Amino acid sequence: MTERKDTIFAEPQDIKKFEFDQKVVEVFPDMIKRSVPGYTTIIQGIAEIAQRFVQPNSTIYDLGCSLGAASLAIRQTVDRSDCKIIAIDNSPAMIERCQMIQSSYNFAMPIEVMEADINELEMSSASMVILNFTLQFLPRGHRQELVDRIYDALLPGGCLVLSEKITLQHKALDEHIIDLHHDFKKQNGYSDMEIAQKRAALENVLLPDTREKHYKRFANAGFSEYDSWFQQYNFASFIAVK
Ligand SMILES: Nc1ncnc2c1ncn2[C@@H]1O[C@H](C[S@+](CC[C@H]([NH3+])C(=O)[O-])CC(=O)[O-])[C@@H](O)[C@H]1O
Ligand SMILES: O=C(O)C(=O)Cc1ccccc1
Repeated sequence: MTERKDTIFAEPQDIKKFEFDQKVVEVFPDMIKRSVPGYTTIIQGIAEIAQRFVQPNSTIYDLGCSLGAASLAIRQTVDRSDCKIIAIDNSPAMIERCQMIQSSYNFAMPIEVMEADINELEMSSASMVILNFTLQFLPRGHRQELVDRIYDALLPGGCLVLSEKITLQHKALDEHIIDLHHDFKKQNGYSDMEIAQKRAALENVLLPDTREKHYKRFANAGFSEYDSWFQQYNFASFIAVK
């Protein structure tokens, strides 16, 4: 499939809150690569982490899978038919496209693509759970409960990979880092207007936490081993092991 360029915020518009609708689905691969520093590296890293952490006869959960980039990378890398991936998203448009993409590949590892709310999903026998830039879209009050349920669903030695846009604790430094992210977007061809309009659309939709808050949630859930394995500007990925 040819990749369509993201021009969603290119023209001046009344700003509505950001949604994962059909318009976003059409440009999503381009949007995420031009907006999230390290996205491709993180996807590749998740596949490498899977090679190390996936256990026999276990399940891998990709929560907020969008088009299933992380799932696809794992299926490409981990050649096992005794495990399965469950990929979940609550956007019908994302799930329809994800289904189409995943079914066009024939790997040993089976995948179930489901439209569902990750807050209501029952999970068990998990060797790996992926939240790749998803937790940031949940109301803050729902986040601890989800991390608790992930901990409970993990097998001993299983891991959670959590990637997030983060806020830095020190305000002045946080502002510099946000500017560096905006410079990254400019270098990738977004105009100042596109950056400003998308920022307004994401207000109260994408709610970043600090690294310290994420670490507290891991600890509260019962994880004793966690750290970051990737960061570029205010985009970080963490691993927590049960
Ligand atoms: N409650 C929810 N239940 C299920 N899905 C949800 C929920 N809330 C939001 N989503 C879904 O979480 C996804 C976040 S994008 C993930 C990228 C992907 N992980 C990737 O590796 O390419 C990140 C981004 O675009 O910055 C969207 O598809 C939402 O529909
Ligand atoms: O574009 C941004 O500023 C982001 O923070 C990342 C992003 C990427 C794709 C959809 C929503 C947010």
